[in-house]
Amino acid sequence: MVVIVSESFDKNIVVALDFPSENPALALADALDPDKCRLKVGKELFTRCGPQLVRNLQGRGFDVFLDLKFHDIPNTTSAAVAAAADLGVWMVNVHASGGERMMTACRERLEAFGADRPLLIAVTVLTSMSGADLAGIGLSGSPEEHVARLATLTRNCGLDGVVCSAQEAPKLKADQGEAFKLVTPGIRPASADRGDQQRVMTPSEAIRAGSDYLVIGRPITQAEDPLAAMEAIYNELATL
Ligand SMILES: O=C(O)c1cc(=O)[nH]c(=O)n1[C@@H]1O[C@H](COP(=O)(O)O)[C@@H](O)[C@H]1O
Repeated sequence: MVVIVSESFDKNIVVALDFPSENPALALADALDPDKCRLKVGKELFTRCGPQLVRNLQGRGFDVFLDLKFHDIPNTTSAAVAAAADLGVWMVNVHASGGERMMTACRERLEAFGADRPLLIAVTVLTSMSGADLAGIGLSGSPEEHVARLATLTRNCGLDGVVCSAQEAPKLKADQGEAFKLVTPGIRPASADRGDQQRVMTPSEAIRAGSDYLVIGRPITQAEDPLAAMEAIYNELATL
């Protein structure tokens, strides 16, 4: 199955700005084109730089995925998601394992923001986790089974999609439908180090599998030449 979300795959790439300070994050953003990618701000950069950094990126024309993976009681999580919406981010995420009432409270809280609300996405099983890691926290069954179950719960709560690995994308697209967004980290070009990621795919494999958004960090940010690394990814996707 080949899923074409946009005419080119440019806006399907979300660059994870996992940097320890504002300067390298803004330097990379300044070298990137907001018409060709989106940006993700995660726990490290947000904890160090706060909402102003998000505003700076938005001011440069970028859609920002605020990846803080909220996981708390429904009242706290829904308030946090509303704060993200006030910041005008494009996408925000929570952990699906926070459960039905938590996810539903988040979705309901965002209704007040109308069409301008961020996409609300739930993390299923972290792409750094294998079956052995799940067993270590007392969960039997494969990552695929847990991802499928949590994706169904997420869709039943009315969220826009899930974070999963691209390995699970074909089953999820078949089970949950085309409109349910699949956001996939654990993307590794063939020559890149896996690092701590367990469930990985190359960029072209991920698009073929049905991923809507490829979240890519270290293969770009830690490359000797990040722009050349981006270009190589665009070139790989152009062969599809
Ligand atoms: O929600 C996420 O973005 C996320 C979920 C997940 O299951 N796995 C995962 O790697 N991520 C994030 O995606 C990015 C992947 O970065 P790299 O492994 O460096 O490409 C990191 O910023 C992670 O925090």
